[in-house]
Amino acid sequence: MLEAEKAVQEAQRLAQLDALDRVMAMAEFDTDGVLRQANERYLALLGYSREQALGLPHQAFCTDGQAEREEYQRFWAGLLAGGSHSGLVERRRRDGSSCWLEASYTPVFDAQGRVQQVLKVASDVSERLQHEREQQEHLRRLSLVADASDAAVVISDAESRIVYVNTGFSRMFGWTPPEVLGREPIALLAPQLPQTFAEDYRAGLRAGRAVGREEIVSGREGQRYWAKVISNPVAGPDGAWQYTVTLLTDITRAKMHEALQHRVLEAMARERPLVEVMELICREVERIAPDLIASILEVDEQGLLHPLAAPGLPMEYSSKLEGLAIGPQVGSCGTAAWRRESVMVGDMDHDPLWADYRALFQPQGLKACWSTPFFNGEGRVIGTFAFYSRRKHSDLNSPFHQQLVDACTHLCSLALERELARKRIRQLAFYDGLTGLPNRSLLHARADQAIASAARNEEQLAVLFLDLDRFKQVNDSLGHPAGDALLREVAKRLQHELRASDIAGRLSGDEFVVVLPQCDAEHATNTVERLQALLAAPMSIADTRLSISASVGIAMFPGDGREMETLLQRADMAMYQAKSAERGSFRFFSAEMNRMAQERLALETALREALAQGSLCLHYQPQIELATGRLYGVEALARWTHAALGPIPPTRFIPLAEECGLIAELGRWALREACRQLAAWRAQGLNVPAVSVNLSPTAFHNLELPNIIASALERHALQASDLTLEITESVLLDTNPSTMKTIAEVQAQGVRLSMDDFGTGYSSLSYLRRLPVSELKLDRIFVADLEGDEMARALSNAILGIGKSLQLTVVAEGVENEQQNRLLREQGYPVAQGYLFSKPLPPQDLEPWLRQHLG
Ligand SMILES: Nc1nc2c(ncn2[C@@H]2O[C@@H]3COP(=O)(O)O[C@H]4[C@@H](O)[C@H](n5cnc6c(=O)[nH]c(N)nc65)O[C@@H]4COP(=O)(O)O[C@H]3[C@H]2O)c(=O)[nH]1
Repeated sequence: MLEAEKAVQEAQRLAQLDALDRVMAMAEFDTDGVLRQANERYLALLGYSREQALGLPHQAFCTDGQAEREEYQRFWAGLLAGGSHSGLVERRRRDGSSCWLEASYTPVFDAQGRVQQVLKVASDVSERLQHEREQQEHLRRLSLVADASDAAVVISDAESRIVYVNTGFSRMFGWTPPEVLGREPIALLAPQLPQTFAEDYRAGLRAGRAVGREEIVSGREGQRYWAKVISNPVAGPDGAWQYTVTLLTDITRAKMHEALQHRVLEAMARERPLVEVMELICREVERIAPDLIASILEVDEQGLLHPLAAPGLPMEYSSKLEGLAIGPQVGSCGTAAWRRESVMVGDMDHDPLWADYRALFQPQGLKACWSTPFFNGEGRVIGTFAFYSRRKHSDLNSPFHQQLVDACTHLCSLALERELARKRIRQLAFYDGLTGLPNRSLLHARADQAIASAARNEEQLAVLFLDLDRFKQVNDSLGHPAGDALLREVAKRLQHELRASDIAGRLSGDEFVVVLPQCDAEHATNTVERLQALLAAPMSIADTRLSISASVGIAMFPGDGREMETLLQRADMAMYQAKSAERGSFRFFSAEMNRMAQERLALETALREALAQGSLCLHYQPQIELATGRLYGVEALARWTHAALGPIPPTRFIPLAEECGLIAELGRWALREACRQLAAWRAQGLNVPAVSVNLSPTAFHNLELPNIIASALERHALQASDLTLEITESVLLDTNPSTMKTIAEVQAQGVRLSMDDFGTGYSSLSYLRRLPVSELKLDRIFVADLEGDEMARALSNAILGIGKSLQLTVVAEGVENEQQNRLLREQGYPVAQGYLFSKPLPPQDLEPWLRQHLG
């Protein structure tokens, strides 16, 4: 290395030492601890001149008693043994004051490795320490205040790290101070809040403002509170933001009061419907506790559950609970209502209380449920309030939840009791206490509505006035309680028979009124007849079998009046006429209607007699195989000749038989008679291949029909294939559950089914898949138009196509002329019937025809 370079390096070293010399205090002690060297800074730090300091023992710089301590002895012994020491030391200045040094003591060795001297390098940290002490003191004083507070207090530093929590905090949230020191308060207590919230919060504090809000916070075990949170920034001595003191006060109760009670009571005050109020409660609860689903059920006097609200659960869940009876093992709610106390189920999958309802709650992912019953003023359980959770839970009944439940059950019982009271008031005001039917005022109100609607839609409406015959006698002979029981039974029977849109009411005593909307005179007659028959059925009152009759007056809207008052008055007058003519009868107010009704009644009686006396008969119309001209079968058609009125067409007496309940009997008669006739012809050597009998849908209600058919066939030694039953598409409208079953059984017997009037009813043909028919009858309206109407030809062709593709025989009805016959033949129709071949004829008249054609 060049001399010049060395000189430069030396100069640099000296410059560094010089710099060190200026910033650090440095001193050299010999092995006896005597100060041998010290720089200016050292001397200045301790307040000595060089002359005063050099030669002083190290102990001279120690504070009182320091040098005598064992610790000090160890310190020097360590240095002399060759160890170094660094750390914070307190030293005494010449004027007796103390100072704090960040110092390092390093032994310097001679060539033999012995400690020759101790080098000390130090800097003065008194000021910093003083500052820190002041801060500690500041914090201590803050915490003294905080500890005295009942509320939870959190002190965090400027980095938002917790530096202190008071005992109130531990009490409320369950954490001990060491568990939370260094954590961020917002992330710890309200982890649900977004990061941006914490940033905004801090921005407020940084600006020197107190920040406050109401928030849901949770503790160590997940317990939740609604807390009022107020944070105050506290500045240090330098004026900068140093701490944040946050005060958290539990306002759960007040908040629930505000959030729940306030809104719910307001809704109730505004007369919102019960279900809406209950849904509001549930939704508020779910807002307060977002991981819960609330549900409210009503428990009626019979102990049956009725869902009122559970907006967080699918409809089908609630609807499946409808009508469920409470009991010792009916989920959480049914059991809570049964036990009259809260039921907490933390694991619905395994709890025996839910064993029977797994299929119900599992698809919803529900895991825990806590249900609490609520009561009315008399102590009856009127409902349950429940929380569901999609997590297994053992603490759904924490104090927070308990407070929620307390608030909710209170509100629920208030709302429900109010509703029940209102219902009772309505019931008393508008319903007859004895029968439960609408009283005069409600009857009038509803009737007015029905009349207004009838007027709008230009429909008719009937008002029936019913008065029980000899009611007074029942009352007098059996006593009033028996009379009451009779009236109740009458009301029950009336309600049973009426449509949902009909209105029944009790005016007074034994007077009942029925309003039938959308009803013409014929429908009114039918209804009255049914009601009279129903009331006449024997009833058991006070251990006595009674049969009661009612006289009925009928007034029609709009013919007899346009207002309820008028209609009622006229129906009443008509009732008096009925009663004075014959008890148990009915009368219309209008003479014309009376005449028609009486005629109909007379016709009905005559038909009943004709059936009973066997004065109905069957005519037969041949059905021809078009390709060969051979007989395919005959259709039996009922005929009735009234002694005075002459022949009555089936289009009149068949519907009458339907209405007055004679149709089933008529069907049975036709079946037996047709079988008898077929067998008679065969016995005469007339080989008629088969007979078709028309049966109305009502005939299939009778589950005995297959047996009736079997016995008719057997009696005349016929095969099932000798018989065809003609049914109409209206059988599809029949809602009686037996109908389809009976049809299937009849078909299984081997009896053929034919679809009559095909093409005039449903536009959907899909029913052909459901009905096991083997024959279609093309309605005669298509045949009538065949010649002139291309569309009719296309339709008859299409119907034939349908029949062929389903392998059904298609029979064309109403063939009246050659041209129609030719067209049908050309289209490929296999069978036809109509006046062209023969009118329906009585058996004796058909026989020559048969002889001629069968030959
Ligand atoms: N214009 C015209 N008409 C023809 C011709 N060929 C036959 N007809 C008539 O067409 C009707 C065919 O019977 P439906 O469609 O079953 O219609 C029947 C059937 O639905 C019903 N009916 C008749 N007898 C009975 C029965 O014993 N029981 C049931 N439930 N209904 C029956 O009464 C309806 C009417 O019977 P009917 O008056 O006997 O009328 C019969 C028959 O006389 C023709 O070439 N031209």
